[in-house]
Amino acid sequence: MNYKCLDDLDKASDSRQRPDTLLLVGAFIFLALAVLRKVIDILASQYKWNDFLTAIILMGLYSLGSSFSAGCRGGLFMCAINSFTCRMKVELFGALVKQEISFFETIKTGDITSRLSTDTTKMARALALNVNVLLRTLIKTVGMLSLMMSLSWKLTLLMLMETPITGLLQGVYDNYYLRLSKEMQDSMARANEAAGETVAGIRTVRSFNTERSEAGRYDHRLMDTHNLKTRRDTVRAVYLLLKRLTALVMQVAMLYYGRLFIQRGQMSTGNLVSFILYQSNLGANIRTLIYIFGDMLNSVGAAGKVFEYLDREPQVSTKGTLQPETLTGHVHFHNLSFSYPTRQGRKVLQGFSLELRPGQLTALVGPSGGGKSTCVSLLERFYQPQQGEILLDGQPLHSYQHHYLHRKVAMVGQEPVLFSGSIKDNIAYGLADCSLERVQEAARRANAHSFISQLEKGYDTDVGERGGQMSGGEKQRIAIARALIREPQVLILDEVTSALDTESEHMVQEALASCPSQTLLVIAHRLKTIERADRIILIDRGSVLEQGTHQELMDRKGGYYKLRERLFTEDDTSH
Ligand SMILES: Nc1ncnc2c1ncn2[C@@H]1O[C@H](COP(=O)(O)OP(=O)(O)OP(=O)(O)O)[C@@H](O)[C@H]1O
Repeated sequence: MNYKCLDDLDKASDSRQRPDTLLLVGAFIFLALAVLRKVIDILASQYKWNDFLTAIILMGLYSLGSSFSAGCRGGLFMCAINSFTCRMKVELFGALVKQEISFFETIKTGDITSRLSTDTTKMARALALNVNVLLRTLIKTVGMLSLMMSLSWKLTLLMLMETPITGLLQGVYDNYYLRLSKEMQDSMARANEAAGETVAGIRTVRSFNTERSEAGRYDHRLMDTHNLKTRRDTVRAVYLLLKRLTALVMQVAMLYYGRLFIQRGQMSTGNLVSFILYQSNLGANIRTLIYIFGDMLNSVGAAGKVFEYLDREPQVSTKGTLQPETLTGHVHFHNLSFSYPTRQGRKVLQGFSLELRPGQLTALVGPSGGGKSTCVSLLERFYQPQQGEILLDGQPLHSYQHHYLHRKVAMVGQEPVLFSGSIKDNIAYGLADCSLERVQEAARRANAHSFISQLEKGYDTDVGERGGQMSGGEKQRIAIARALIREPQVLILDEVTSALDTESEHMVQEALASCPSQTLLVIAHRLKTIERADRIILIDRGSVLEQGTHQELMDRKGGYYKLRERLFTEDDTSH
């Protein structure tokens, strides 16, 4: 179902849910009650066949009309609930994917899926279904109350005494229920998270033979949820028992006083029977009203969490507007200081400055954990530096329009992620109306065309979930093609050649060299691959230690020279 359809459906159901239906239902109810009383009075006094027949026909008509309007109302409200739920999920998902990367590092996946699946449904139910029942019950209650007052105000007052007792009971129950519901939601999120994590990391689970312990972990978390549910259901059973008992006591009192009023001639038998029939209906209605109130209260928790995410403004703003027609791709990291939001106490970059020039290949090298990938993440605006700024063609990165920036600055990561779908869809990811020729051209440059052509379905081959049906090298070449097709001005390759054979690596490097005006930033562990770089930057502990060409750095015999020596010695011993 697309967005437009949802809107249309909403409008349609909105326009059909006018109070006319409810008024109609109310009118029919009163009609039935009036008829009912008439029937009883007829039977109790003198029996007239014609009067009886009229009453029965009226009742039949009422039943028919009320069933019809109840069906229509129920159907329309269900439609409204479904479309509302769907729209909430889409809106919430849209708000979630807008958030900055560190948001996803702090919020657990199970929590997000639980918000998307359970809370949105609860919220929609609360709004649409409860509003439906609330309106219907309210109209019925007011109508019945006025009729009962006209029959006997004393009995009506007696009957209303039940309400505060039930209300008190409901209040205590609701408080407890609300607390348990929150605990249950969190517990369900934890269980979902355990299952999701295992499925996502099934290869690791299999190779470490931890299937049983993962199943045990899931079972353990489900048991927590189960225990909470049992506690909730027990409390609910006790609450229902107490509520029924209160209603029973009230009914006995009603019968006793009703009989007294008949004996004193203050009421007819028909009136009492009508009153009791109204009363049992009214009692149910009042209980429904109280229940709905409680249910709405419970949904407030779910709605609160949904709105919290819907209203959340991403901390890394995407409100830039700059979209210059030409961009040279000159990047300047200016005196950056940065700590990851999840580890605020630890500076990953400190007074970090670096320049990437158009038409040059710059390579970042250095020991693991030195901060190379962090530079790339900042250039991609995944995070915001606490101090300093990154300039692109002299303008701060945040002033560029979000889509423009990510079209001009493309990255291929260490572990490229593909999405389930065809190879073509993955290469043209995020580009509307992209021709097959363009896709093939990008694939050729990434040295992916030949292996794709050999596949039975070619570019229509499904890559599997997260690209699971492709090898590491194939995934990387598809990811390189996905970046190249955008013809970015700044291209970042984070350790991309690690899964490529020498032949593919050579061809990819040739392809990259064929864009002479592009700014190329490469992160490499295999130092051999970057010897031809225009500039090599050695980074350690968040600072630039050395920079220059391979020859300059070798001649200097500093950190780069030692790193190279060490890596080559390690390579030799491993062979
Ligand atoms: N998302 C994160 N949250 C918190 N700390 C992080 C995060 N990513 C990286 N770090 C930390 O920041 C430091 C720099 O990491 P970074 O990934 O930039 O290093 P690197 O030089 O690219 O390492 P490698 O060569 O192993 O990929 C490391 O100490 C790492 O533990």
